[in-house]
Amino acid sequence: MTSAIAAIALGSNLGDSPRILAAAIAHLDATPGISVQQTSRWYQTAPIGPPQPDYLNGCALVQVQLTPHQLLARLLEIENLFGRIRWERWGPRTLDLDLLFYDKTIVATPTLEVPHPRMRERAFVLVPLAEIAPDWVDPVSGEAIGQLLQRIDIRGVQTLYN
Ligand SMILES: Nc1ncnc2c1ncn2[C@@H]1O[C@H](COP(=O)(O)OP(=O)(O)OP(=O)(O)O)[C@@H](O)[C@H]1O
Ligand SMILES: Nc1nc2c(c(=O)[nH]1)N=C(CO)CN2
Repeated sequence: MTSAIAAIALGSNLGDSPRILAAAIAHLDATPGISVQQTSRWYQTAPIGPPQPDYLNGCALVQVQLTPHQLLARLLEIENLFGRIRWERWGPRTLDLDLLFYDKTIVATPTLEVPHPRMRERAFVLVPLAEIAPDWVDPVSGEAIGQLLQRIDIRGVQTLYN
């Protein structure tokens, strides 16, 4: 299979979040068919959804020799390694891994949608993603990440680590 570039969003607001995000990156990179190319800084972000602790969020670019569904399956496996339990939609979690984009591919199936359908309005996704892929053009809206970022309110997203 030829390779593709994918972007992944990472989030954690339960447990030792800095350690959990670093370990998630290591697990991704150790996966056959996944090579981590770049990671953003980590950001402390105000929670969207029900009241819950602040999140630590960031993004990574990975080169993959996996299909989008294979990559999603690996993301779910890594989430489960950190004991993620789904209590409620948009509720707190030890580790959340979302597939944001996969080259310019559009996927619309019941179990996987790429680009991630809610990434365009999420400052906690677009701020770190703009650090590592500002010129990537969203195949759905036709807009670059840097342009999408200008439309949204980024208060509540603070750089934590350099
Ligand atoms: N691009 C994607 N990345 C990750 N999961 C996806 C994607 N598209 C669809 N899904 C599905 O969503 C499920 C995960 O839902 P989850 O409980 O993580 O939602 P959430 O993180 O609470 O909300 P959100 O999807 O808005 O971030 C996965 O099991 C997967 O089948
Ligand atoms: N700031 C922030 N808020 C969230 C996040 C997240 O990663 N960061 N993830 C959620 C689950 O989808 C719900 N709310």
